[in-house]
Amino acid sequence: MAATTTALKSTTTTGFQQLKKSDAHFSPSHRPGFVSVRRLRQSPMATLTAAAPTVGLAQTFSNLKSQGKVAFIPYITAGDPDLSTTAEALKVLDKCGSDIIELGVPYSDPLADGPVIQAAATRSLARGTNFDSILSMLKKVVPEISAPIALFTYYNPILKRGVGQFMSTVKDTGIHGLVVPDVPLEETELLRKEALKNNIELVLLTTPTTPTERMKAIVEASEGFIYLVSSIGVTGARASVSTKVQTLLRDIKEVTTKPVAVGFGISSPEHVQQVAGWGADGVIVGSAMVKLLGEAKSPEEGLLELEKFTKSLKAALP
Ligand SMILES: O=P(O)(O)OC[C@@H](O)[C@@H](O)c1c[nH]c2ccccc12
Repeated sequence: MAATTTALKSTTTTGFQQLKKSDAHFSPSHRPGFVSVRRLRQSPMATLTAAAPTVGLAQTFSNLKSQGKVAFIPYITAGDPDLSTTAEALKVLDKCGSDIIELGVPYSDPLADGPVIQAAATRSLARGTNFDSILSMLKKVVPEISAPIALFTYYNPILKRGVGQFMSTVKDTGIHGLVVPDVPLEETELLRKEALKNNIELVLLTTPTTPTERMKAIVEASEGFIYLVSSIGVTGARASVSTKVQTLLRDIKEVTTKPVAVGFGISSPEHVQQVAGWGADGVIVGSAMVKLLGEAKSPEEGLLELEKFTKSLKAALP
């Protein structure tokens, strides 16, 4: 409890303040009808054969909506416990029916993350994971999975590489979406422009304390989907999901028809069922996934646990 209180307290000053600020960034207005290019794989006979088509984030949500389904969106940290296990985990998550996969780029100062994801980032960085090694892993794996990937990165790694260079590199890897939790709305002009140029959907976050006018600006500009942070504080499994999410979803859906996915704290089939019942278009589960992978006795055991857990959550969704 003390840890949670501290986390909540720290979130009202630094951590959450940052996250709150980042709930203000926005990207160009949604591009209706954007459908990403089908992924075609060159076969040895030099004839193009269509691999499993991967469509973008917004298109995925509209396909699910037409079937009355809610998106299941897991998050894992790249390189924890190692990149080859991450590659296998992406395939497991895809095989178990994940609709979109969030892949986190480990960072030394993950201020919006709780202890589980912080520890995962530390382990991954200690193994020498870096942006280039993640990209080369993705180049091999992305053609084998049908769920679109949304890359999760703090702002600093983007600045280090240069926004334009970052965006084109990410797009060449077959990534569809991007979430940058710590960049404030006012500083996203270039991010939005480059994302648009590379057909990358820049997902923005809104939180329980985002003022209505600011929420509207975020909702208007977010692409792919809107990330509704369920509770103040940092990421981490919680015993229950705040019932405030119900009204937050209603408020957002009063001003937009764009899909809204809810994250933070969701870690059981009951949570998944509850959030879907409140009208979420997607549910995001991170820390509980990361814990299974990073804290298992072996990568094989972690992958097995991940498969079982993912199936149990997916089964709880319409
Ligand atoms: O870990 P949780 O409580 O299940 O929440 C999802 C979260 O992990 C994922 O979406 C995420 C990972 N790092 C973040 C930083 C900010 C916002 C969200 C995230």
